[in-house]
Amino acid sequence: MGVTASQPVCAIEDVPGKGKGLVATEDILKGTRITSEVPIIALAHVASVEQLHDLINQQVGSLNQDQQREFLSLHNIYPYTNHTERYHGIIRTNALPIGPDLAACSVFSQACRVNHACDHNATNFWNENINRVKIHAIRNIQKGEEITISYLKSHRNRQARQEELLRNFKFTCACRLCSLPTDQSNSIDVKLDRIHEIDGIIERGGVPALVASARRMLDYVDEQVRLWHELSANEVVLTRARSFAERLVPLFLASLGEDSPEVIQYSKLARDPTGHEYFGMSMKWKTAVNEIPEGLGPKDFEDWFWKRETDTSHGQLIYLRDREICLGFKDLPNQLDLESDYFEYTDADVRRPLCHWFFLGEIQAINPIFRRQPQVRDVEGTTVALFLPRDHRRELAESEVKKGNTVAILYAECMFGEAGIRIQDPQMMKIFPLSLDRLQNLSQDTQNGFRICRKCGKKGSSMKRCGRCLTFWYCDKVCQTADWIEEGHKTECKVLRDPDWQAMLRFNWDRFHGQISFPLHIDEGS
Ligand SMILES: C[S@@+](CC[C@H](N)C(=O)[O-])C[C@H]1O[C@@H](n2cnc3c(N)ncnc32)[C@H](O)[C@@H]1O
Repeated sequence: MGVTASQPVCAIEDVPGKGKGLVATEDILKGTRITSEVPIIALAHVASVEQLHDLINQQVGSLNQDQQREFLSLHNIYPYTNHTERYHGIIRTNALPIGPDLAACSVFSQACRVNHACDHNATNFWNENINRVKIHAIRNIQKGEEITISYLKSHRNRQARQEELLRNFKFTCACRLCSLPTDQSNSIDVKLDRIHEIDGIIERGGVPALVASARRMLDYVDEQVRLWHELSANEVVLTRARSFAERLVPLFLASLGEDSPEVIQYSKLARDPTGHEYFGMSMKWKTAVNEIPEGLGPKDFEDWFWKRETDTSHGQLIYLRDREICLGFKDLPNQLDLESDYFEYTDADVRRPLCHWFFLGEIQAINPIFRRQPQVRDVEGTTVALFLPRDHRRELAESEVKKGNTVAILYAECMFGEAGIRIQDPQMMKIFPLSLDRLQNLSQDTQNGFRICRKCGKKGSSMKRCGRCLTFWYCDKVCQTADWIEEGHKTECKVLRDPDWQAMLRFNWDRFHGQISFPLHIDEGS
């Protein structure tokens, strides 16, 4: 991996329908550096077209005769009426991005002969350290096969790719991917679009989202990696801390070479992940080396690694205490936000959620005049006014809107300028007849699965389970009756049997396949 070809492994040849191209003159192994060259022309960003033309004339004028001949032989898809326009056209057709942030561009005699394919077998990278563009094989390439790179800014569905290529390079791609029958192409497009969509979510969220919603972000990356694997495209694997870096080094080595800044940086991080610029911003997933599970099979290790939930009967219940899903009032999106990680606007200007979240508030006070505008206390102790929907006010039983009960609101948003939440749709709301604390404890107690007496905490030889909720165990009838009457299992039992409560605990809140509402109908797979 990451080897440099000791002699040229390719040559510039005519390629039918594409002009010239770079063709393998022998079998090339994945990871081989095919070319590495310095620019013949390099242009920085300038303020005006006049300045650009001056710069182009100056650079072309300073080329020696061989270089000028080489430059003028390059492909040009733009019409021209004078030599400056001709030079500019050649540069627009051929230039590759360079510079630390790829803001400048350069022309290369060999790299600019490489044609595009959406299922390309090589990648081009600018190495700032050695001032060269390099092309690496990302698959094994057979002798006689054309070497191709991607000209696309992002890898999207077939129509979007074709439009971008036609607009910028004036050709219609007929690569293997673009030539697939419609049904096959469509199923690939769905995955490519999802990958692109996740890119957007991660980019918009930036570092704040990575810190605040690390779990959800990891899930997004996990989903992307799985999709890439399904597409059998380039393996782009990001992992946790050291292991993340360890997994990246061979990938960068294969595609960028051992002297690339990426290989140097990630080899260093693999040795010492604390060197990362964001190290320490969140300690939520701090894992000591000795906490890494041993003896797991490859599938189980990947599940642990990516924090995938595998057991849906346990494991989901933590979400009532999970601040990424069960948001406090201060973390709720604002109903006037035009851009948010939580919402997007459809083409028809309809606001729709991008992920799942909910708000929980225990009813503290009820206004005697506006009875159905209760005040609640959220998971962080903030007092918030609720505005229940008009028709729902009549439907809600008085016993429901009662001090001490807890309101769950799906996709809650805070009102502009008010410590309040307006519930537009009654199906987004559910009231549980328990306090917030008890609900949260219930989710944990249900999860622990221990066969100990719910009342006295002892372990008996012949334990009996509550025949209604089938959740808690008792050492005998005395304990069971005491718990029912004194400790309030009567109400708790009702909640435990409520299909909405059961669904809330079973539901995988991290995976978003569309908006949900009460009553919750949760598929086993969701
Ligand atoms: C940077 S040049 C590549 C080398 C060029 N074929 C030559 O003859 O020098 C880019 C141009 O090559 C052509 N080209 C690149 N990839 C192509 C493809 N997959 N199919 C058809 N033409 C392609 C297009 O005209 C594009 O504007």
